[in-house]
Amino acid sequence: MIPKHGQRGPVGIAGGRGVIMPAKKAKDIRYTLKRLWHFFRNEKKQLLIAFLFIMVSGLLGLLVPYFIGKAIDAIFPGKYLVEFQKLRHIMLILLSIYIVDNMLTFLQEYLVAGIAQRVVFTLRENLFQKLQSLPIMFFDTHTHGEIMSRLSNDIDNVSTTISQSIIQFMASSVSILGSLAMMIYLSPLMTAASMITVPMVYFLTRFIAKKTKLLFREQQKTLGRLNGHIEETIAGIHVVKAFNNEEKVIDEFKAQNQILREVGVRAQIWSGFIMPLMNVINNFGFGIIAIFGGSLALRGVISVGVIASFISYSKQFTRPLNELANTFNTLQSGIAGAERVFEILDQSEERKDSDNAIIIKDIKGKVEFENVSFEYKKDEPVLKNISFKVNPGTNIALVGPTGAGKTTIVNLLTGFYEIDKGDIKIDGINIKDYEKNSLRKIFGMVLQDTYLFSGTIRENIKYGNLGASDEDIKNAAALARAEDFINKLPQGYDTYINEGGTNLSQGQRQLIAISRAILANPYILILDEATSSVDTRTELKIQEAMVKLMENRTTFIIAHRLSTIKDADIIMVIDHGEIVEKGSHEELLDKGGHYYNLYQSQFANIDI
Ligand SMILES: Nc1ncnc2c1ncn2[C@@H]1O[C@H](COP(=O)(O)OP(=O)(O)OP(=O)(O)O)[C@@H](O)[C@H]1O
Repeated sequence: MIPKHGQRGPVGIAGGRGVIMPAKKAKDIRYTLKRLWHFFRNEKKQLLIAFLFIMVSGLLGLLVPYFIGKAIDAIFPGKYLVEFQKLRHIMLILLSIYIVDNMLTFLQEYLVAGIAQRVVFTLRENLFQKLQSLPIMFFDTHTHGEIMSRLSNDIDNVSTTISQSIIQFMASSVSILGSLAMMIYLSPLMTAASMITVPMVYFLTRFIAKKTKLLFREQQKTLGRLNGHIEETIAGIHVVKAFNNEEKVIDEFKAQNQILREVGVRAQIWSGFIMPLMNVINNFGFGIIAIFGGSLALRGVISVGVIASFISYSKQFTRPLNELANTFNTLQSGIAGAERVFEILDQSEERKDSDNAIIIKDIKGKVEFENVSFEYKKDEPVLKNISFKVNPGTNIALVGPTGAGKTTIVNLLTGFYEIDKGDIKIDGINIKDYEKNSLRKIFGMVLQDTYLFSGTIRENIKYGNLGASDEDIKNAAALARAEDFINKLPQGYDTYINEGGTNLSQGQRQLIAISRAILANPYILILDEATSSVDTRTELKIQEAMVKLMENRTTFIIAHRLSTIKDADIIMVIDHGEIVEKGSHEELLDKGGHYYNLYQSQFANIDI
């Protein structure tokens, strides 16, 4: 339910315009990990407790091979006799170790699951809040699916990585260091011999990690693109079907899905190499220990029990080493996710209010554009040096061919985008000097493609003024002539509207949007007249409601209906980003210029 461009409520004021760049250092793993660590700042105590549990559990694990060795020597003490008393004692110790170890394992997982969920909760919250503060330009340059992918898949990846990796890293470190100590204690000679495999593990892991890192990054990126395509197809499903373009979108989907499959397979194959290769190296290591240990035992330097303990320790040394190598893969995927999340967190936000920003309490509604120029893309000017003045309470109709720049004018006035050159003033004060939130509140908009959120009709109208009472909502709906159709619905104001208002007709959606604007009671009104036809009665209703709404308010109308245009106080004809004519209907007709031509081509045969 992300509010869309053009809605009241959390609309955006554009700040740092320009191309959206990835964070400068975002591709550096250490940098990403450091930033991720920042989200653990409130978890240090919990992490320490988890670490203590893991350490105790690791130490207990280290005792097991030692006692197993002792047990073997008790069965096989050289005299072919079993020392039952000693064996029973050792077994009891081992049983206690297993019980305590399992309890500790449960507690670790419980703690770490909590930590991971809290961290991801904060990350998700930061990301969503950040999205609200990003300029509209950001949403123009990223598909919704791509953004959703970062909020869902990427965050999920980070979550999985955190919950899996924390225990793994801590437990493995304890196990590696502890087993190494025990191996040295049991036999420094055999320890030295078994260390031959360590550099092999290290270089292999590095080599594979380099490969998988790139592949996981590519995988997340492709998934984002695929989600973008899915989102777009679902949002535009009516158009897809109406133009019989199912096959085209399926083909596009297949192409993206194919790329995702290929990248996914390559990432999995490379990460899958790790375990079998490690096994080969480990078995090679065990071979060395067996041969070397055997010859030492034959010479009576060590006992068979010591060899058994040593092999167990060596397993406890190499297993976590392998697991660490494997976790490194999960980590790569998590880091790729985190990088993409941070990329958004690093985007430049809308312009911040200055310290002495003016909070608007009451305004008259005078609007001035002074030499305003604007371009969405560099070197493609959309508005060129526009200047005009509108007195309070005036109705101004913007007319002109499609793509002329009419919507852009209102987008700049409401602060959706920041201007490149010139000044926009309201009541003689530059809009940049007003506090952003209070500036937004002075506008009310009724746009052609009204966006309604999933929720009841009541909630959708209330979006215009969250503090409004039920009675205010009903009064607004009555003024907007929306009451009749709402009352006819079985559940009236509690009727549930689908996302986008798809279960209402276009006229009904417009009437709700008008009710919303009436409830907001804005100082300045922006109306984008619907071009598509609704039935004549509804159109009349909408017309009446609009007139009611426009009374005594400065109103900008992107006008398409002749009646609106004729009744406007001023008509501004826009063409190629410039004001080419300005005046009343009669004045402009008399002039015989652009407006006259437009009138002749579009309205001359229409009777009002
Ligand atoms: N978000 C955007 N990014 C890049 N270019 C844009 C964007 N929005 C509009 N434009 C371009 O700016 C120009 C003016 O568009 P604008 O929407 O202001 O025209 P308009 O007069 O309102 O047209 P219409 O009557 O069809 O709504 C067009 O060439 C359009 O392609």
